[in-house]
Parts: sequence; C-alpha cells; structure tokens
Amino acid sequence: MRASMNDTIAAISTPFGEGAIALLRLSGPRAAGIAGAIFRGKKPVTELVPRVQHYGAVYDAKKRKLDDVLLTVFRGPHSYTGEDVVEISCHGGVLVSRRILGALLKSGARSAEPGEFTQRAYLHHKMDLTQAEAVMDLISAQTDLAMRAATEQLEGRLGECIRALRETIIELLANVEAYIDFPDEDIDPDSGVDLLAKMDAARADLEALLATADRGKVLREGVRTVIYGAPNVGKSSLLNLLLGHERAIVSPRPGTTRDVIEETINLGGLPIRLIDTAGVRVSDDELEQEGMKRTWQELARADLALHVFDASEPPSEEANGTVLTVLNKTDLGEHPGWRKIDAVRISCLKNKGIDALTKAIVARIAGGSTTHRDWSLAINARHADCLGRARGFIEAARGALTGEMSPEFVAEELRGALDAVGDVVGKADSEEILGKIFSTFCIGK
Ligand SMILES: Nc1nc2c(c(=O)[nH]1)N(C=O)[C@@H](CNc1ccc(C(=O)N[C@@H](CCC(=O)O)C(=O)O)cc1)CN2
Ligand SMILES: Nc1nc2c(ncn2[C@@H]2O[C@H](COP(=O)(O)OP(=O)(O)OP(=O)(O)O)[C@@H](O)[C@H]2O)c(=O)[nH]1
Ligand SMILES: [Mg+2]
Repeated sequence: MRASMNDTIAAISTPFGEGAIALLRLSGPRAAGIAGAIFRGKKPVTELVPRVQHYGAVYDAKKRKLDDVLLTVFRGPHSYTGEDVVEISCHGGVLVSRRILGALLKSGARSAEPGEFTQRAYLHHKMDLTQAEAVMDLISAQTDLAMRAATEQLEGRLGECIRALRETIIELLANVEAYIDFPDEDIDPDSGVDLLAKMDAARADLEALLATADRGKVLREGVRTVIYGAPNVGKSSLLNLLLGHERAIVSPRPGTTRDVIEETINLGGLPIRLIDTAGVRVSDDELEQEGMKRTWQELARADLALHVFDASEPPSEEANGTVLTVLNKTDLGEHPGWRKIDAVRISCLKNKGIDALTKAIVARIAGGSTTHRDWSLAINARHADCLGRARGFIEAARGALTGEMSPEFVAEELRGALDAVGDVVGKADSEEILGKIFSTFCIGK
C-alpha cells in the first residue's frame, strides 16, 4: 500500500555520484512550508514568484549552512505532479545533496518511493498510464528509435489511439443498448449487419495495435542475439568486431570462452544484446562442460541465434529457420561443401562482410524496417495483455450477435471490451497494477 497522498514527498532526482549540479524535488501540500524551513533568500519561500529560480542558501537544523542553491516553486496544479512542488538545485556531490535531503526529511517531508512523483502526476490527471510508462521508457532508452517511440508515447499518441478505440466501442454499446430499452425488439437484420461491421473495425484496430507488441519488446528489452558454434570458429572475434573493442579474450586455443559475455550494440536504432558463448563440442573438461551448459541456456532464451562456422572446415550441421548461419574465416578459403549453403560470409580477421551481416540481422527483426515511422507506436507487455483481453470480449460480442442472442449479452461483452481497453490508459485503477508499474521507476522520478 502506498502511503498517503497528503504526505509531502522528497527525493534527490539526479543520479547518485559526483556531478556539477544535483536536483532535489519536493511535492505535496507542505512543499513550500518545508522548503521554507531550511531555505533563506530575499523572500520567504511562500512568497516567491512561481516557476522562476531564486538564489539563496539552505541550512540544517543547527543553523549550519549546507550549500548555496537555486530554488523554484511550482504551485499546483501547474507542476509536474499537479501538486505544490519545490525544486532545489545544489552543488552536485553525494554528501551535499544527501544532507539537504536529510534536512527536508527532518522538517517534515517523507522519502519518495520509486516513481512516486510520476504516480502523483498520474493520479492528478496530468498524464495517463501510457504516458507515465513512457517517462520510464524514455529514461531507459538506449537507441534513437527507442527514444523516439518513448517521446511519442509521452506526447500521448498511444493514449489517443486508445481513446479513439473506446469511442468506437461506446458507440457500438449505445447502438446495442438502444434495443435493451425496448424489451420486445430483437436486433433487426440490417442493424445487425451494421453492428457486425463496426465490431470488425474495432477488432482490426485492436489487431493493428497488438501487432506493435513485438516492436515494443525489441525497443524496451533489446534483441537477445546469441553467438554460438564450435570452439575456435571466431565467435568472440565477431563479438569484439561488432562491439568495436576487445571485450572478450580471443585465442587460437579452442575452448577459450567459458563465461557468457553480454554487450549491447545499436544496429540502425535497434538495441541488440550480443551474447558470446562457450564453444560447443564433446569434452571431459568440467569447466568447459559448465560453459556449454550456459550456452544451451542462452540459446533457449534467444530471440535470434548466430551460428558461426569455420569456412575452411567442411559443413557439419544444418542450419534451421530461427538461426542465421555465419561463415567466418573466409580469408582461409571456403571448403567446397559450403557452396550450396545459404550463409552470411565474413572474415573477422580481414573485417569483411560485416555490413552484410548487420543487414541480415536487422532483416530478421520485427519486419526488418528501421524507419522511425514503423517504430513510433510500440506497445508494452501490459498494453498487449489489456488489448488481448479486449479482443476476446469483442470476439465474444460478435459471437453473441451472430448467434442471435439477446442484446443484453452483446452489451455485456462490449462493456468487458471497453473496460479492458480503458485499462491501457488507466481507467480502472488498482493499487496492485499501479504498484507494479511505478516500482520499476527510479527514486525521484
Ligand atoms: N527541473 C526539472 N526538469 C525536468 C522535469 C522536472 O520535473 N523538473 N521533468 C520531469 O519529468 C521533465 C519536464 N516535465 C515537466 C512537465 C510539466 C511541468 C509543469 O510545470 N507543468 C505545468 C505547467 C505547464 C506549462 O507551463 O505549460 C502544468 O502542467 O500545469 C514541469 C516539468 C524534464 N525536466
Ligand atoms: N584466419 C582467420 N582467423 C580468425 C578469424 N576470426 C577469428 N580468427 C582466429 O581464430 C581463433 C579463435 O578465435 P576466437 O574468436 O577466440 O574463437 P571462439 O569461437 O570465440 O573460440 P572459443 O571461445 O574457444 O569457443 C583466434 O586465433 C582468432 O584470431 C578470421 O576471420 N580469419
Ligand atoms: Mg570465444
């Protein structure tokens, strides 16, 4: 359970560590009073012009000066959270900001929980749930495409799609409910055809949104790309080459890599999580066996697998559909057995074929496009869950209608769909869901 909204919360909103400046935020009914207890400037905090920075100093309970600061007052509802907010920028430094936070807590503020500022913004209707989620997506975005998608969602683009969809369903519901008001009437065939067409349109909109879930996963979690194959074929060399620095140990001795090595790279805006693994072969060595066990575990969780082979050796295994076959060491000449095999041919030693390889990787990810337009709408797993439920209700409503059931049944299913769609933007509040969303945020956001 979240603590009361009447509390005034405080947190350091900038990352832990040394920096030029650090920012503290206070939000809640007593924000100005609490800040006033530790701040001395030209005027009392309660009399400061809002949204303008004011110079002054902050003091601890023993009247010892802590720092020179700039302080800004926001009066609710004209603030990020919609409540009274005070921001204090102090000298960046672990101790300075922590002491100021301590002074604020002593004066009556409570430490903010992760995401609590943004949760309050949501609860005060400054943003919907998709926008609150976008705040965190934006903070954790690793590539340009991910950042753009988060920005569009923060601007309310997904929220607008959801509201349009709700309108369609509300209209449908109104049409159906009109029949309920006249108990003797069944839905006449003409209206039935019309309702069916509207339901199919709603379902198509749902499908279109649901189809962006794969992209959402790619942008938010990256593509788990496992590099695997026999020992010594050049897996670690490939990781290093794609990464641009010598991250993994490379040696002519087979069985060099034991631990799983993971690094993220950016291919055309797509976050690719490259995972280098221990070479797979029959071995009595316990350490090597443990390494291989981890290789299999990684493969089981992979979104994409790059099976690397040595071009100078004869082909051993067949590549299957989820695997991209990479033929390395082409500088040593290609064994004739490879001639008819579809593979990306590279040489890590000569830095050849890498462009073709990165293109082949991108082509296998969520439709292969890297244009902003195709990636700007990308729902997350929670949205997909809500929309999937909504689709189920729409299908049930359709079934009730075509099965000539009474209008009440159709209406009941449509109300289910409406609620499920509404959950995406947060129509049906539940402590549990909010807790789950905001607990993944950083403190001070
Ligand atoms: N110093 C600081 N920088 C920040 C934030 C912040 O809270 N503080 N933000 C936090 O994430 C982001 C900016 N988001 C914000 C959103 C709304 C308002 C705000 O005061 N809104 C008022 C007034 C709007 C207006 O003047 O048009 C409002 O909505 O009524 C402030 C910051 C990024 N930078
Ligand atoms: N000729 C040639 N040698 C290469 C090429 N790529 C890698 N090598 C060499 O092959 C050897 C093995 O490379 P690694 O990258 O360590 O191979 P690995 O697949 O990671 O090996 P394990 O970790 O033991 O499974 C090293 O001596 C590399 O320099 C290439 O394109 N051409
Ligand atoms: Mg290796």
